[in-house]
Amino acid sequence: MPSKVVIPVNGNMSSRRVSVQKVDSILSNRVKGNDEQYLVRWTAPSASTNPPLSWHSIHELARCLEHVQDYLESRQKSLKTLPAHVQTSKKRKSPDSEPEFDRGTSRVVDRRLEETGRTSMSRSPSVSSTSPVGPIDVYNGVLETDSNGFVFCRSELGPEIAQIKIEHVPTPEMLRAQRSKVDHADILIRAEYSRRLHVVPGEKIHLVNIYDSATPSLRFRYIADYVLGDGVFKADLDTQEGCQKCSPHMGRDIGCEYTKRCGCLEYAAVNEAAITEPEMRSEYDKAKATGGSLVNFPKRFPYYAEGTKRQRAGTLVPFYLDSRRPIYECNDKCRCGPLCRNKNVQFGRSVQVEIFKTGSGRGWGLRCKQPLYQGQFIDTYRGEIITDTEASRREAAADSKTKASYLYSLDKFAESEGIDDADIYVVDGEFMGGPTKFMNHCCEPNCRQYTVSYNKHDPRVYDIAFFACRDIPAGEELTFDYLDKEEGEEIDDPGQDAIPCLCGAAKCRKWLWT
Ligand SMILES: C[S@@+](CC[C@H](N)C(=O)[O-])C[C@H]1O[C@@H](n2cnc3c(N)ncnc32)[C@H](O)[C@@H]1O
Repeated sequence: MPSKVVIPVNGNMSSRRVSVQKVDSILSNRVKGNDEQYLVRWTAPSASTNPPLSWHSIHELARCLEHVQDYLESRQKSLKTLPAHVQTSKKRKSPDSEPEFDRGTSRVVDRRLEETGRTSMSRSPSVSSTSPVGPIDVYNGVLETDSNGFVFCRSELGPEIAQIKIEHVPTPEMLRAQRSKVDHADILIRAEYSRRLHVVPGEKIHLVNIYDSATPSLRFRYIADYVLGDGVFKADLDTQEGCQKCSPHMGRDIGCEYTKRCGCLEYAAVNEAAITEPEMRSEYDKAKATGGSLVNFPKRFPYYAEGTKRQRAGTLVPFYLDSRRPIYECNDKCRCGPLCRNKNVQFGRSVQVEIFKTGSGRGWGLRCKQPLYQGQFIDTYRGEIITDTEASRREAAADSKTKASYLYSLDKFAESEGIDDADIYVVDGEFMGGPTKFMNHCCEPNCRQYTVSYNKHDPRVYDIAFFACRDIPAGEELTFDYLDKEEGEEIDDPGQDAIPCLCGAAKCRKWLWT
C-alpha cells in the first residue's frame, strides 16, 4: 500500500522526488517564499474534469524536467500574448498568491495543513499548529509515496480535499503568478542537458547560448548507434563479408591500403590510374561501355594513410572529396586487422564540437572547437530508422510546415538496386541521435555528407558521415547542403511550401528545400 506523504509547511523536503511516471504535465508556476514551485497535473485513472493537482518545489521535479521544459516553452509563448491588463495589473498579488479555489473548502484545507505542521515539527521546530497556514498545495487528491519512495498525487474526494476544475486552471491568480522567476528551473534543465552531453562517446561536447536561457529539448536522447523502428530490418550480420585476401602486414602494418583486390572495395570507385596493363585497360573500357562488372579492377582507397602529411592522415583523398561515390570501409570480419586505414568513420567522432544558439532565426547550430582539415571526418548522423510510411505520418503530424525537420532518406542505392520509393528507409534524428542533428543548411557549406557502408550487401542501411570539404578554422559553424544532389543533377524550382533559407551565403538559393 502506498503511504501517505507529509505535506511540508516549512520543513526541508529537498530529498523528496515526484514520480515521473505519474506526471501528466505542468500547468503553472509561482514563487513561494524563495522557492520556485510548479503545479503538477497528475495522470488520473479516467479522463476527469478534476484530475489531481499539486504544487511542488523545482527541486522535487529533478526527474520531470522534460515536463517543466515543455511548460516553460508554452509559458514563454503565452506570456507574449497575455493581455496587457494581466501583465501590468496594479492590483496583482505577489507571486506567492494563492490560486482561487472553492471557498467552502478553505477551512478544511487549513485543518489539513495544520495537522501536517504538527507532523513536521520534529524536522522544523519553527513550525507549529499555530503557524500561519500557507497556500493550498494539493487539489482533487492526496499526496502519497510509491514503494520506491517517490511522491505522487492520487485522486480522492472528500470534505477535506480542495476541489478545482481543470478548465479553471490556470486561474487568473495563477496567470499573474506565472510571471515570477523560473531561474532555478532554467539552471537545472541546462545542468541536466550538459550531464547527458558529457556521456556522449567521443570528445566532450559543449553547449553555449549567449542569447537567452533556452536549452535544447530534454526529450532528445543521445544514442551511439541507429535504433531500428518497427518494420525496419538491417541485413543479417551473416551477409557481411570481410576482405580475405588482405592481412595486417601488407605494408607498413596498415592493412588493406596496398591491395588492389580488397574484397571490401569490390563496389568502390575504380582507380583508373592503376590500370596500366593494356589488356586490363581494354577489358575495363569494354566493361564501362557495356555496363559490365567493374568488380575485378583496382579500386580507389578513400583515406590518406598515416605517414603522409600529418594533417592529411585519415582524411578523404581528393577523388572522394570531389565525388559523391559511396565509401566502403573494412569491418570486423576482415583479415586486415584493427589498424587497417580503411576503418575510420566506424570509430566515431574524435573532434571537439559545440552546440550553440545561432541567434539568426536558425535555432541551434553546431560548430567545431578545433581547426579541421579538408577531408577530415566529423561525425555521423544518428537517429531512429523508420519506414517511409512512418516518415510520411510524422511529417503530416508536424503541427507546422516551418517546424524543424530531422528526416534523412537512406536512398543512395535506391536507383542502382531498384528499391521502390515506399521501401526506402528514413533516419529521424528529432527524438534521438547525435550532435549532428544540430547541423544547419548552408548554400555554400563547409561540410559534405557521404554514404559509408560496412556491408556492401545491405543497400538499405548504411551510415551518413560528415566530412570537412575545406579547411575549417576553430569556432566556425559546421554546415552542409540539405539538397544532397549528385554531380550535375538538376535542382527543382522552389514550390509554394519552400522554407526560406537564412544561411546568409553570397550564393544563397534563398530556400532550404522545395
Ligand atoms: C536538422 S535541423 C538543424 C538544427 C536546428 N537549427 C535546431 O535548432 O534544432 C533542420 C532545421 O533547422 C532550420 N534550419 C537549418 N538551416 C537553416 C537555414 N539555412 N535557414 C533557415 N532555417 C534553417 C530549419 O528549421 C530546419 O528544418
